[in-house]
Amino acid sequence: MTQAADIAVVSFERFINGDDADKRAVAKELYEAFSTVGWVYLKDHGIPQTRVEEIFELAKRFFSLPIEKKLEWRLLNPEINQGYTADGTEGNGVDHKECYEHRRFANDSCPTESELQSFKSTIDDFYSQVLVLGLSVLKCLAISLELGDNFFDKITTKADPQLRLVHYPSVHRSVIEQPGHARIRPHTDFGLCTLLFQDSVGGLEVDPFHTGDFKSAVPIPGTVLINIADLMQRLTNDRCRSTLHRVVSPNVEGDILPARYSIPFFIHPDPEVMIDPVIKEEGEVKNYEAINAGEWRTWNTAMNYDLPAPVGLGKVSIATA
Ligand SMILES: O=C(O)CCC(=O)C(=O)O
Ligand SMILES: [Fe+2]
Repeated sequence: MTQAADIAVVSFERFINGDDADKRAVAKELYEAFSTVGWVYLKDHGIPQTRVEEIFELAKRFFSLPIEKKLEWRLLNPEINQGYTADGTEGNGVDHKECYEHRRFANDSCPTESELQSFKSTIDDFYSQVLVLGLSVLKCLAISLELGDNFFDKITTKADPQLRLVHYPSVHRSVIEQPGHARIRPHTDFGLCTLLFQDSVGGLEVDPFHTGDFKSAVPIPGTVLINIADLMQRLTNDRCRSTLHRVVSPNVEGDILPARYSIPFFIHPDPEVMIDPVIKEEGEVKNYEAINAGEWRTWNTAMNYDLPAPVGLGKVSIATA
């Protein structure tokens, strides 16, 4: 059995309701986690568990529709990056999952009320709640980095994160365990940070120090996992760490793996923002060149889906996914 990763559980209650000293104390705990393993379990985050369960039920209803129907909402354009992707579409057929991406402002490839009752209203509502939480987490991080409380507010005024419903279908173990295959292969996320809700099945693993030693990020009910992504690593000049993770077979007996559902929320800055490492110490050298956030997002999305990348863009970082 894979050992559990050493990921801190931090209560956000004192950040939401506390005074300045409380907020700074939570910020310190978050920074400690983000500057080491790059991950934290956040509890007391303000999103009721009933809402989380509701969105998982919604995901199950969506994915149980016939494939022909789901393909009517197919994701086609990396710049829009919204809609459905079938099993095998992302990651050259070696990832075994299907996804639906929801955005903040426009969701043309989304079931209507008559196609799937309460889908849009429920997902829009959940999206708003996770956005509020995500922006609070960024504020907390800004405090810990002494960037000024509103540092991230200024670069996320039009933030359009991606809420993803993920379904890893029930499958024979031998499919996932073929060389090079996984439910999702090792990668880093490429935005600022990701908030991840997972069900109780398990199988998510992280390699915090990039030694190939993956450890289990076990599901902890009532928490949301948060991980630093590539743009935050670049912006903080490697102070915060974007670390490799993957989803493999869960720790269960038997040949048939149970289905697993997860719901990541990928936060990106406004597209026109230049991400340039913040220098905090005299003589500190920038480890990265400045990049445009919008181009970075489009390019990385295109790479993930094997869609044609817009001309003139090229990856210039350590990111692997
Ligand atoms: O399903 C999970 O737990 C992780 C998903 C993930 O890493 C991703 O979609 O980037
Ligand atoms: Fe990820």
